[in-house]
Amino acid sequence: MDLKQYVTIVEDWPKPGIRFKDISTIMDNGPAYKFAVDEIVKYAREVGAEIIVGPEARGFIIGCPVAYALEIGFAPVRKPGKLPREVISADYGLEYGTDTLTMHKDALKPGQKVLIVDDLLATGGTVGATIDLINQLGGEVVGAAFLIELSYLNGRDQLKGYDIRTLIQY
Ligand SMILES: O=P(O)(O)OC[C@H]1O[C@H](OP(=O)(O)OP(=O)(O)O)[C@H](O)[C@@H]1O
Ligand SMILES: Nc1ncnc2[nH]cnc12
Repeated sequence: MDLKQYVTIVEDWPKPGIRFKDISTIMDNGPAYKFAVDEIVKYAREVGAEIIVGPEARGFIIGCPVAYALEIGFAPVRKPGKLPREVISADYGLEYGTDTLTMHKDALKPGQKVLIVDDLLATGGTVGATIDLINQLGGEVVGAAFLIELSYLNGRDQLKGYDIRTLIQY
C-alpha cells in the first residue's frame, strides 16, 4: 500500500514556513491505519521489542495499537505535569519550539528491550530526549519506528548507532 497518499500536507501550520504532515487522514482510513500499524508490528518482532515507548500525543496513536497487537506493554512519554507519580525528565528541541519530556521513574525494567514508536521524525529532538529517558531508566533501545521521516531535517543524526524504520519519507 502507498501510505504517502493518505498523508495530508497543511501549508504554513502551526507557523509560516512549516509544511505540517497531518496523519489524521491515515488514521480515519481503516485499511491504511491497520497497514501502518502492522508494518511496525513486524519491525517490533524483528528487533525483539519487549515494551513500546511512545511520546504524546501522536506517538500514542501508533505505539498503543502496536503494543496491543504484540501483547506487550506501552510506557508513555509525556510533557511535564501530566504523570501522577515520580518522574525523570529530559529537555528537547522541536522543529517549532522547545520543551521537556518525562517518564515515570518505574516505567521500565533494567535491561528491558525497548522499541520507540512515534508518528514522525523531524529534527530528532523528541526521539533524542526519549532515548535519554530510556537510558536513565536502564532500558535497552532496540529500535525506533516512525510513520514519517522528514529527511531534510536530518533527525537521523540524533540516532547514530540505533536501528531505525520509517514508512514514509519526505
Ligand atoms: O523530531 P522532532 O523535531 O522532535 O519532531 C517530531 C515530534 O513532533 C511532533 O510532536 P509534538 O511535540 O508536536 O506533539 P504532539 O504529538 O502532541 O502533537 C511529532 O508527533 C513528534 O513527536
Ligand atoms: N512538519 C511536521 N508535520 C507534522 N508534525 C511535525 N512535528 C514536527 N514537525 C512536523
